[in-house]
Amino acid sequence: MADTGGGDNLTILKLGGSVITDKDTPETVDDDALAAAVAAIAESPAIDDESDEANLIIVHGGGSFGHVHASDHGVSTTEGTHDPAAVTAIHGAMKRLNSVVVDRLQAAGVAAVPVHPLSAVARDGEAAVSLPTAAVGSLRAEGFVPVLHGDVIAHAGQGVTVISGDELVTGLADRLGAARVGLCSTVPGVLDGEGDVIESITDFESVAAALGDSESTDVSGGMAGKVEELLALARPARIFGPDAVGAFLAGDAPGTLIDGGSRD
Ligand SMILES: Nc1ncnc2c1ncn2[C@@H]1O[C@H](COP(=O)(O)OP(=O)(O)OP(=O)(O)O)[C@@H](O)[C@H]1O
Ligand SMILES: C=C(C)CCOP(=O)(O)O
Repeated sequence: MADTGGGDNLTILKLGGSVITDKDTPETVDDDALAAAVAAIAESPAIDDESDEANLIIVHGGGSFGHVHASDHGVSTTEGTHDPAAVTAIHGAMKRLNSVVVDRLQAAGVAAVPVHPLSAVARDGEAAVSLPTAAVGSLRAEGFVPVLHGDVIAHAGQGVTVISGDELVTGLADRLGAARVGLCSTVPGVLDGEGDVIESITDFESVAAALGDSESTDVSGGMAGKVEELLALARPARIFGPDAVGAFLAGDAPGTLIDGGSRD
């Protein structure tokens, strides 16, 4: 069954860093996993449609690139740094991963272009994110598929902190009115205490006991952070596994539905 959340035809897809990188080896791409995701994207209706406007925005996470450097420098979504070398180490790693993702997408015929959050996104003193969308919106209108990534961003009073790909997904979905929002992670969905995929989540408390951190180095909250972020989104979203990217982009409803119901 397909699910839609209003807005136009825009789909926002996050490729989890744990999916597209080898979590055990710093700065290593998981070539097979990335190739499978890229093939699913390249063959999807979101790419192969008749509109001049791109109907897809891709965001990817940090995996063994950003998280390893962020952890080394003690930086997270809440702990900041004023060390410029930490900024370039974390941001540089994310740019290297982003350029691999963009290159592979382009090689598969997707009009992917890089968008780096450090240059435009910021948190204020209350950690509220300002996320200008003019560049992403105009790139889309011109037929490009913007590819953003978790990054470090300016944070008033803290230097820089990490912004996760999940926060970028929800920020863009809110501001651009995405019809469909999907997070591809290493698991087939959010799992309950028995290891079964939970069909739908509408509040945090009822699943909190089953939610843990990532198994890999992670500075942005693992599955618990992901679910909290998506529950606050004013539209439904899905978490699913690497095998379901094609199905999600084709309009199916794989994995776990997260719907906090907070509509405007
Ligand atoms: N209840 C749960 N259901 C599913 N996964 C869970 C659960 N609790 C903890 N996890 C862990 O959370 C991980 C997903 O979070 P993670 O932050 O690694 O996601 P990601 O978005 O794929 O990666 P990245 O943060 O690098 O982008 C899963 O691989 C799993 O190890
Ligand atoms: C660690 C960095 C810089 C990016 C974090 O993004 P995420 O993997 O989506 O949580």
